[in-house]
Amino acid sequence: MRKAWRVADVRAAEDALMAHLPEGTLMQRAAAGLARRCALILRNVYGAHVTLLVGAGNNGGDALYAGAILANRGAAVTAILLDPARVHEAGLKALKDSGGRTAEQPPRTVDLIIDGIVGIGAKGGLRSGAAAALHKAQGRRGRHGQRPTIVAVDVPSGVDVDTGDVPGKAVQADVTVTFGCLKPAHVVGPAAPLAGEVELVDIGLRPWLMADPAILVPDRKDIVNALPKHRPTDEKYTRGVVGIATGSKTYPGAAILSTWGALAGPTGMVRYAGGARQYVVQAHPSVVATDRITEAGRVQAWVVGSGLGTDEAAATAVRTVLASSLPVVLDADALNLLVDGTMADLMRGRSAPLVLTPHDREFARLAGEEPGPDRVAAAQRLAAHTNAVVLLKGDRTIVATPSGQAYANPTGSAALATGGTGDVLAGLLGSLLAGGLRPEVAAVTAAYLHGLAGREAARQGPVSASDVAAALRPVVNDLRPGDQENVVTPK
Ligand SMILES: NC(=O)C1=CN([C@@H]2O[C@H](COP(=O)(O)OP(=O)(O)OC[C@H]3O[C@@H](n4cnc5c(N)ncnc54)[C@H](OP(=O)(O)O)[C@@H]3O)[C@@H](O)[C@H]2O)[C@@H](O)CC1
Ligand SMILES: [K+]
Repeated sequence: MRKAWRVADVRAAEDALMAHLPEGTLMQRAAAGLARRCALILRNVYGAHVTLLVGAGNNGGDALYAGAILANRGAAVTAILLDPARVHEAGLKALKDSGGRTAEQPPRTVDLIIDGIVGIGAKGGLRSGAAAALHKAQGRRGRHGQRPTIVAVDVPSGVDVDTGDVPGKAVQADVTVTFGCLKPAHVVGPAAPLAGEVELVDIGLRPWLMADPAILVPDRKDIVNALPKHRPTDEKYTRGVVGIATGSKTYPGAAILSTWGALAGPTGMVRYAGGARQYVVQAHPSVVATDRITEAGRVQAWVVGSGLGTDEAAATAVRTVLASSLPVVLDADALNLLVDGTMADLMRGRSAPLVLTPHDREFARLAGEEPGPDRVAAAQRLAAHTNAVVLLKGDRTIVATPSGQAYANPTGSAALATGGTGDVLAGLLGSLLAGGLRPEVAAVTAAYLHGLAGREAARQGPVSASDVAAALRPVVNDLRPGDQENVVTPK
């Protein structure tokens, strides 16, 4: 897992590390890493035109020192000082000593913009002077007529570093070079896509980060490790049998999509219980279907939700699975049935895993308030309140546990912002739970795979939920360890 730390923890680590180092060492390490990445982007540093947007703090200092390194290699470096009375003096001297200059306006030619406006000291969106300078620099063109590349120092300026919120104007970076560790703004909220590609420069901070990370971010290896390995002795119940109670005669699509999602998982069998049984079997002949949950036969996890409606029969379905000792996913309509609080005791009293998968509107109904600017904290509050793992959908889906652990999914895709994709996700999540994964691991794994499937589907053009469901199976197979083979090595 990759890890992101909050600003207060970064500052504490920085203080502890700096006490052991000569003054300015950390900034030199940061600037060296920043300049290295800028040089890679420029390819030919000699003769390149670099504009620095320099704020009053150490973020501006990083930009000035990196500018000095690039100027020493022959770049024409111009610094726009946003607050000339409060500039990092040593950094400015280094730039000037290397042949860089200051100006009030960006020069005519700009190949690269280094955003050193503000870093972890940020408060609120970009201030007007900074926004105006950015706008002008962005309007320039590079030596070959191209749009300038924007490299953000530590974070794209204007974002809320601890929450990933974007409260006003902010920089949209192509690349963000960050130092010591990731911060929440790189991985959650609307800030995350503004960072572009994130490069983490090692400045020796990591051993000094004593606090627990605020957010964990799974990578491919984590997902490969999480997916159950099939053994030759497996049968359907060792692989996991999942029960799906979604959709209805009126909304058969939800049932088809969620069973499709479940079939793409590592499950040994999918059972369906509900009004859309005929449609489901037609679409997926391997699914064993009945009308009611109580008639479904043995399953090892339940998915209840979308397209079920909110009538008495739907409420009975939710009550039945909540009263069981099986892992349960509640999605869509099932979440709306929780709003009146009549099932709160059933929910909180469970010892088997429960995963809730709200989007923002469902979240607001459940929690009584919108997720707001701090989506991680909001998901953590709801998880603690409901004693459930909460998967809060979004461009960077968040998974929070009742004990306060938070994960951010890195594979988000705009392609998934389309009706029915949530049904696919819920089905997949159910099959992972039935396969025995811990609920937070199942939720993180499902979000990751679902995101990849969305991206894969989007390569073919506009995406529907069926495209995502169809893309899911090959995505899962690609990450799931293959069947064991008997290898005979010739003597
Ligand atoms: N930690 C580490 O390990 C290391 C940290 N390093 C670097 O130091 C950076 C932190 O530096 P920092 O503490 O000096 O704060 P910083 O981010 O420059 O901001 C303060 C200035 O910004 C201003 N300002 C505030 N909000 C604003 C807005 N919305 N729009 C515009 N301006 C705004 C604010 O103005 P004020 O509120 O005072 O009026 C003040 O002048 C860190 O991100 C990294 O780059 C590396 O060198 C080495 C390792
Ligand atoms: K910045």
